[in-house]
Amino acid sequence: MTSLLELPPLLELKSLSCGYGETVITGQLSFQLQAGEIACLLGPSGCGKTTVLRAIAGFNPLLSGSISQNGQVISDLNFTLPPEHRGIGVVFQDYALFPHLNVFDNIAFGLNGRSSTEKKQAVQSLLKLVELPDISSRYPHELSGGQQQRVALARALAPKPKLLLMDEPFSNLDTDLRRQLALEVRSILKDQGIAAIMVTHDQEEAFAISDKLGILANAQLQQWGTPTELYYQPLNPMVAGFVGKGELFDAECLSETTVQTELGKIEFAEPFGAEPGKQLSLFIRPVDIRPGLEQGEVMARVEQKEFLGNSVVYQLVLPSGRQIESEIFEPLMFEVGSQVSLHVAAHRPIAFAS
Ligand SMILES: Nc1ncnc2c1ncn2[C@@H]1O[C@H](COP(=O)(O)OP(=O)(O)OP(=O)(O)O)[C@@H](O)[C@H]1O
Repeated sequence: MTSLLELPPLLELKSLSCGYGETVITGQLSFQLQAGEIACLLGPSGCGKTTVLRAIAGFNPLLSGSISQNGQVISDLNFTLPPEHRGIGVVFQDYALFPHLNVFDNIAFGLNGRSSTEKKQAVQSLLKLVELPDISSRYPHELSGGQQQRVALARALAPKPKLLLMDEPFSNLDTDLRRQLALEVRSILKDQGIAAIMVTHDQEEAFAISDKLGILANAQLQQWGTPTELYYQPLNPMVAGFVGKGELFDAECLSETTVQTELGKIEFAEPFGAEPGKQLSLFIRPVDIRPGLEQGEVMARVEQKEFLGNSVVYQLVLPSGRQIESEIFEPLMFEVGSQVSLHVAAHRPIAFAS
């Protein structure tokens, strides 16, 4: 008997390079997506996220490598299965609803071959799913951005794809609505057992929606893993910086658990395999730097403070003149111009060879 673990992944990219003409945009990309899994590709503008998505959808040819679906190659150098035979749904940034069709006809567009009763039932249940039951006769220009996005999602889900590709689907919406829709879309996809890859610039949105996250930068997939793996065990400073704010600090190992930095001595809870004398770069996040009122090994001057409601962000100047940021989530108030000590919360170090 074949166990589930032996099934091939829903989607597998092997050493994929894609681009335009001779120009390579991304090289040697490899990752797997299992059925029902939701992934995000995150990276700076122009790094090739859309290009990869288009290659998966079958709109762009490959320069090398392969894409397989359930163990069958659907794209390689010699073969491209046409997009309409891949069973992959696509949602674009600009929703791409047909302006001359009402909501019903937009959603029913992909349901060719069904009877009108079946179409009616399918559209009604999709509109219910995206929580817009009463708008089937409206036209796209009569809908808000959030409503248009839900209709675009319903249209992409209508043919029951096993995989949905979403290219910055929420980028035209304001921050609150974006987060809310990202969570709603996640729950719809999970309920329906549909896997998805979403392209975004927005790290918070990526964390909210994804089981797996890929960081694309400098034409390479820098890391592929769960959001927690990328946040706590980034493979390089670029990944660390992409999944949350932070800065690199030179550090000298004093023992297996202690390092000396410009912020003072930091004692980590667990040994992290560094030998005394070794030089490292530590990535430290503003949320891990805590100012205090008592005298400390290193004192910093409060240059600026910004009250953000949930947190307070301080700009602090170190004795070297370097400016760093500290973010705390308690109503602790330090005055601009005052001297504060520094405490680094040191659960686990994010350390790179320097
Ligand atoms: N049709 C095309 N022909 C030639 N070059 C293209 C084409 N489309 C995109 N490019 C180039 O490929 C690179 C990657 O573009 P792509 O749209 O994939 O990036 P992206 O990461 O999705 O960017 P953004 O986040 O800004 O949407 C860019 O340098 C872009 O100028």
